[in-house]
Amino acid sequence: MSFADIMLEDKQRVLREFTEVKADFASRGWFPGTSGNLSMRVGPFTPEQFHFAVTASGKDKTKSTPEDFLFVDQDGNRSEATALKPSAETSLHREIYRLTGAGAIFHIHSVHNNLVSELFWERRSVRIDGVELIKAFDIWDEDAVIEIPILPNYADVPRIVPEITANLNPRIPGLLIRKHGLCAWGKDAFEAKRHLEAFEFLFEYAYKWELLNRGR
Ligand SMILES: CSC[C@@H](O)[C@@H](O)C(=O)COP(=O)(O)O
Ligand SMILES: [Zn+2]
Repeated sequence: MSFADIMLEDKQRVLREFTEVKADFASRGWFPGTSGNLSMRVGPFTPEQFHFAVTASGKDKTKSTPEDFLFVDQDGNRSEATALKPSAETSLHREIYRLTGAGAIFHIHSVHNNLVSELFWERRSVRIDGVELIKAFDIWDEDAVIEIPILPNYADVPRIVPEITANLNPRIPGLLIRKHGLCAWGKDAFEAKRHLEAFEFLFEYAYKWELLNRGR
């Protein structure tokens, strides 16, 4: 389906939800130094064809302006004419949508997500064992253990894409990029936000647990 054929109400709903999530994350200090980017899909999805709204690159995401978002397609091309530049990390969002069919993807840099990505870099994952908040990912097993993948960070962002293709775990709606940040996703903005908040809680827990137990 072409972008013009997607219902105006759907595009407006996406922009409304987008604006709310962005303001909420900004109030928590989750966009330090213009870092972070958000995207939300709109209209029908096939892995070969989809559209999503994404934050414009390099903006101060704590501010709300008419130039915060633009729509792009599965190849990262603008869906409609605009001078805005999509996030420098749009290729990561594209690949996650292609692989998962998610409805929203949120990327933030935090001190805890950066710390655990380095602390557990050798095992290439953060292991979380039996913590209640794992249920936020719809994993209900007794004493569930999950591994959140850690991917290498490259200045040339498209080089990270094959790492996503190779390491994304369909059970785990998020991944870390080493000393960079977290990407978390869900079927819609509500779910993606729940996942992102749970990851951030679990990273703080994993970091503090490791410190408490080191040298014991
Ligand atoms: C300003 S440091 C952060 C950037 O390098 C990048 O990682 C980031 O998250 C934001 O990039 P952006 O192009 O604004 O979406
Ligand atoms: Zn980033």
